[in-house]
Amino acid sequence: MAGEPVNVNEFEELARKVLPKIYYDFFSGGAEDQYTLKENIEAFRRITIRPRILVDVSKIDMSTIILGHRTSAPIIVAPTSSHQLAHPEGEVATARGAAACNVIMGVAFTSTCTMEEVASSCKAVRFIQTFAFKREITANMVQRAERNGFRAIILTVDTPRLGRKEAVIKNKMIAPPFKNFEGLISTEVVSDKGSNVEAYAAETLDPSFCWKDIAWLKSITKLPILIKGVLTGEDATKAIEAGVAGIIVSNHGARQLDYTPATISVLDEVVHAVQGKVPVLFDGGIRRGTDIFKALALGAKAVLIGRPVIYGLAAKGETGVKQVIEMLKNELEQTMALAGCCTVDDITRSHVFTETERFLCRM
Ligand SMILES: Cc1cc2nc3c(=O)[nH]c(=O)nc-3n(C[C@H](O)[C@H](O)[C@H](O)COP(=O)(O)O)c2cc1C
Ligand SMILES: CC(C)CC(=O)C(=O)O
Repeated sequence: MAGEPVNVNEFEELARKVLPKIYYDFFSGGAEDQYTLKENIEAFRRITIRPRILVDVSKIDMSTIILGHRTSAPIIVAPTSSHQLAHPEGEVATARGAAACNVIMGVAFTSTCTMEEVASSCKAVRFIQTFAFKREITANMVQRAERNGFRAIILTVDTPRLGRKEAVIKNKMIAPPFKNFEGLISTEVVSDKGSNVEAYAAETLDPSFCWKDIAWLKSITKLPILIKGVLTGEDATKAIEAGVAGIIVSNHGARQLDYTPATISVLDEVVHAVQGKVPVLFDGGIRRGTDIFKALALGAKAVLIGRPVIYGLAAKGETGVKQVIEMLKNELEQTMALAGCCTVDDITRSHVFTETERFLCRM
């Protein structure tokens, strides 16, 4: 690639060049056969856009409100772990990039900077992401999130145990110290199996955590809870019954259960089950502004961006994060103008044509 990157896929190329192979494999990889990893991207290609013509598009407003927070665009930085493996400034640089673009920053509890370091680094609206950890870890996280001005808890529920990322296993990758666990567990967890990421998971996760335990989490915090990892209408209904403030349709960037469907292909089902009762957010495979447009048309309130942000961070630190988010914003703005949508609320279900609809047309 010659010159500056012109899209987020070119940022991936830059990241691949600067990162040690073992870290690039960790960031880019998915579980087992990586069927879902490919599908998350491919399924977007099978959805087409139905534009409307002769609309006054001289002004485009991408701003939106997510859990009461106004942001410049329906984009959230997905919580992803280990940012210092991409860049020495880690999550602090990512959060500053998000703040510069006025989008929400999702901070993983398995970050390499502490929650406190990220909180004091910038004014980004921040959500903290947690797994179904053992209760003492969750209680500690909640107290620190509230003390440090985090605005919501993202509870990731697709990880009762770790997915098998075979490249990570083969490379015997050693996880960086996850500093948020300091004082809670040994941050020097080692494993004779080679990769200590699994040893971390075994020491921290509570695989018995289930629907009733959401009531416990709600009882120890006033923060709204977003449930991340919903892939079916049935679970969306249960999540609403459990009292969550929002749902994130996600397959963990295809890093947990392989052969789950592409997230964009189940968004319709989840949105239908939710019936507007809580906001539905979406992640998995967003690489273009057109992808964001498609997710919004299918009913997402906003999208979370995972790997592209990490690639921006690896390539150029805070500036790279900012450039990746700005690129996606510019592409969304362009898509809205060419599709005849002046605001995000103008983007409707009838602005896209899905694979199922194409199939039904042929019958
Ligand atoms: C390197 C990496 C680390 C991740 N770490 C976490 C994590 O700690 N917690 C979590 O809920 N999701 C994690 N995810 C999943 C993301 O939050 C998100 O669901 C996914 O990356 C979206 O897909 P995309 O990368 O195609 O945008 C991780 C994803 C990647 C690529
Ligand atoms: C430390 C890991 C559990 C982070 C994660 O969720 C992932 O790598 O997909």
